[in-house]
Amino acid sequence: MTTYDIALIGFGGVNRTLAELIATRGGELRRDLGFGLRVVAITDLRLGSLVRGEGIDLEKALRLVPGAATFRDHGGSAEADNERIIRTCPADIICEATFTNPTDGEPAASHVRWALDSGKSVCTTNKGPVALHGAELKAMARQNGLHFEFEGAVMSGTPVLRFAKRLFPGLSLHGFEGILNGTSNYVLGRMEDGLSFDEAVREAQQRGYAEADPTADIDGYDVQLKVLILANELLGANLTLADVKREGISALTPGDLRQAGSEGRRWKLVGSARRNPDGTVTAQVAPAALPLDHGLAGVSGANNAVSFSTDLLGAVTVAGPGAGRMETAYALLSDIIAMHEARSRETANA
Ligand SMILES: NC(=O)c1ccc[n+]([C@@H]2O[C@H](COP(=O)([O-])OP(=O)(O)OC[C@H]3O[C@@H](n4cnc5c(N)ncnc54)[C@H](O)[C@@H]3O)[C@@H](O)[C@H]2O)c1
Ligand SMILES: N[C@@H](CCO)C(=O)O
Repeated sequence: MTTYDIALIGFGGVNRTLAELIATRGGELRRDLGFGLRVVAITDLRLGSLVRGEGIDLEKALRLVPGAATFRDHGGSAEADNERIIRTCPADIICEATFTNPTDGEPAASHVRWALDSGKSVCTTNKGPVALHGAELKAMARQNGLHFEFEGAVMSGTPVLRFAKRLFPGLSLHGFEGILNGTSNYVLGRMEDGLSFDEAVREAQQRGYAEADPTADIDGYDVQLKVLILANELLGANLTLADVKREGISALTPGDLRQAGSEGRRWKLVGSARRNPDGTVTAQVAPAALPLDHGLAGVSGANNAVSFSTDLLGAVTVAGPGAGRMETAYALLSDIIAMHEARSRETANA
């Protein structure tokens, strides 16, 4: 049976949860999926790095508390040393889950380049490299006969990208609108319940929904990246960050939310894009007070939903979890499953 050796770049909420899944459910996964997973390298800014060709003891690695210990105490190094480890470790697949940088996608984009340049496929939940360097990185993967998968970059474990790519050939897609950030949606809901803005953000952080800097969620930068990914991947647009107008929810007050409630409306942060008659695509992120019978008004908590406007089917809506450690770790697993399926098809056709 095939075993994929993987390297975890960034050992925070998402990659730790993937490691937990492999440690606790590796046997079941092997039986159900027809392949095994072995973690041979881990790097993290706060923990340093560890490489073990025979496989890392994940239970031991998961017990390390950032700030209190590093991999140096366990035969590794206190430095992340990403370039050397990504290029030289014996992994088949790199799972990139470091901080999203909404401005230039670095250093994660370099992590992806180093992997693809050294013969390793990549799956990532990091929106930066996909939104800001997606075309380059997909081409690099293709040229090198490797995979670059990023289902978790939009709507975490809810497979919106694969779903849309399978559904839309044969249809014309006019555009989409959606709730694409779990944190801001959770915060708006908790403010409606009476929590202060700061309390609601703290809860979203504790639940593992928020970015390392939650202003990325609140001020719409996170949705800006996701709109860019959806527009470029699904509408065939060639947009850059500056093409997606952005406004977040930080100006909304509890009074605004109460007022909307009394008018039968609910404030939501909506990301959207539409194809214009001349073929160009217009995209934006902005708060909107939606009437309660609007399809997106009932999306609650950290859930997300995106409604695609199509010619033959009308509106097609995909809804599900939009954030969370397990939900996003599952997205990485789904990427590895997609790579395995592609590899099995290639072998069958050879
Ligand atoms: N948590 C979610 O719900 C969710 C959902 C979808 C996508 N994402 C994305 O997945 C990624 C990881 O999310 P998370 O919740 O695990 O974040 P996190 O903050 O819990 O973990 C990130 C980890 O990466 C490490 N790191 C940062 N820069 C690094 C570098 N240059 N080299 C090595 N390590 C580095 C940090 O020390 C931290 O441990 C982010 O890009 C996030 O935007 C998260
Ligand atoms: N911080 C993001 C994680 C998912 O990309 C959110 O809250 O939606």
